Amino acid sequence: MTFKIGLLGLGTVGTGTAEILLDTQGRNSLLQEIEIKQVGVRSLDKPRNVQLPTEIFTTDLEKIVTDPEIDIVVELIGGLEPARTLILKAIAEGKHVVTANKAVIARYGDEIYTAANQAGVYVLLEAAVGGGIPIIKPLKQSLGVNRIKSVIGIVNGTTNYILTKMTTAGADFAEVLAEAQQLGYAEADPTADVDGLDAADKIGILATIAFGDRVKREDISCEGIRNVSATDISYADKLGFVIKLLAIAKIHAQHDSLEVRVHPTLVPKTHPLANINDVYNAILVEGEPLGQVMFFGPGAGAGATASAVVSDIVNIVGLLKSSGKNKSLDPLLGCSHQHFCSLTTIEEIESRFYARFLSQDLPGVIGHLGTAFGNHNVSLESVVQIGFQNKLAEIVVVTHDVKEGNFRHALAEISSLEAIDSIPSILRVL
Ligand SMILES: NC(=O)C1=CN([C@@H]2O[C@H](COP(=O)(O)OP(=O)(O)OC[C@H]3O[C@@H](n4cnc5c(N)ncnc54)[C@H](OP(=O)(O)O)[C@@H]3O)[C@@H](O)[C@H]2O)C=CC1
Ligand SMILES: N[C@@H](CC=O)C(=O)O
Ligand code: NA
Repeated sequence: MTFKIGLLGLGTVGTGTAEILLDTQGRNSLLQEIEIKQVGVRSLDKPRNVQLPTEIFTTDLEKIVTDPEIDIVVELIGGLEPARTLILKAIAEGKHVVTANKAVIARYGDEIYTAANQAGVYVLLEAAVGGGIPIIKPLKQSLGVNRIKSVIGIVNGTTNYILTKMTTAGADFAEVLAEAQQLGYAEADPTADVDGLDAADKIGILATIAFGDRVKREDISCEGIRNVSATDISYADKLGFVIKLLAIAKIHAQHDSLEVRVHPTLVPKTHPLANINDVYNAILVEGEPLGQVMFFGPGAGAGATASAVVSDIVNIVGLLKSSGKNKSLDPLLGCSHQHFCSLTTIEEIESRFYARFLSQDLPGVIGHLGTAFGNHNVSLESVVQIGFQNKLAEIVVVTHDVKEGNFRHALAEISSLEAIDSIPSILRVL
C-alpha cells in the first residue's frame, strides 16, 4: 500500500523533506511506501533544487488539501494565513497533518487540535520546536509521567548563531543576520527571530505540552536580541557569563502558576546552556522524579528540520498501518489540552538582573545606587566600575533574585539621581 503526501511548500524545509522522501536507501523501510502526490508552491517558474515531476506542482493549495487520494498533508509554507485555513480544511477532509509551523500552532493550536480530535486525525509538529531535535515526542511520551518543573531552552537557531558570532568574532549584527538568512535558518520575516517572537511561539508550545494547560500566546512576555551590545557581551564575559536568548517556562511555586518568558539572559559559563553555540539549540527539562535532562542538536536548517518532518510522516504511516480501520487516536501522540492556564505577571516574576549605568565619576555614586536598590528590597550580588565612556563612568550591577516590579521601582528612583546619566542596558541573569 502507498501513502500519499500533499506537500505544501518547497522552500528550505520542503526541499529537505522531498530529498529524504526521494532517497530512501538506508533509511526506515516505511519510506518506500510513501509517495509525494502533489506539491503546492507560490511560483511555478522558480528553479527547484530537487527533481520532481513538473505535473505534480500546483499553486492551487486548496486542491491539494481536498484531494481524496491524499492521506497526509505536510504544511511547510509558514505564516498564519493561508496556513491556518489549509490545515483546518485538511483536517475537515479527514487528512492527517504534519507541520513545522510554530507560529500557527502557538496561536491557533486550540482551534486546530479541537478540530483534529473531532475528526480523529493527527497533527504532528516535531519540526516546529528545536528543528531536528526530538523534543515534542519525548515530552509527550518518554517524559509524560514526570511532574515537570521547568523547561528552559535556546530554541532559536538564528539568534543563537548571531549571538555566537558577536561573542566569538566580534561580528556585526546585520552581517551575521544576512548570513543566517543565506543559510536558510531565519524566518521569511527575520523580525520573528530577532525580536524573540519565534522563540516565544516555541516555548508556548513546549509549555502547553509539558505542563498540560494551554498557554495563550499573547500572555508570553517576550524580548529579543536587538539591544544586546558588544559592550554588554564583553562585560558579561568579564563577570563569567555568556549572553543567550533563553525561552523559559517554569512553575511559580508561591503563586501556583506558570511563568513563561523569552529574553536575552546572562548565563553562567559553567551552565550547560552556556556552551550551545551557532545554529544549535538545547532544551533543558527538569521533572520529578527524573531530575534534569537536556536535548541538544541543530535547531534550524533544511536537513535537520526535514528529519523531524519526515519522522512525523513515518510515525503516522506506522500508525495507519497498524491500526487499520480503527480510527481512535493514540492519546500519547494527540493533543487534548482543554484549559488555558494563568501566567504569573511580569511584576511578580523573580530573577537576577544585570544593569549597566553611565554616571558622572563622583564620590559616593555607588553608595547612592546601593541605597536606592535597598529602598526597594533589591539586594546586590556585585557592583563593579571598570570602564569609561565619553568621560562617564560605567557601573555594572548584578542583583540577587528580586521581583521584577521591585527592580523596576528601584531603577525609576536611580534614574532620578543627579549623577546618573543613563541606563543603557538591563538584562536578566540565569
Ligand atoms: N528554515 C528552517 O530552518 C525552519 C523552518 N521552520 C518552519 O518551516 C516552515 C517553512 O519554512 P522555510 O522552508 O524556511 O520557508 P521558505 O520561505 O524557504 O519556503 C516556503 C515555501 O512555501 C511556499 N509558499 C509560501 N506561501 C505560499 C502560499 N501562500 N501559497 C503557495 N505556496 C506558498 C513557497 O513557495 P515558492 O517556493 O514558490 O516561493 C516556498 O516553497 C515555516 O513554518 C518555518 O517557520 C521550522 C523549523 C526550521
Ligand atoms: N527561524 C528559526 C527556524 C527554526 O525554527 C530559527 O532560527 O530557529
Ligand atoms: Na524538534
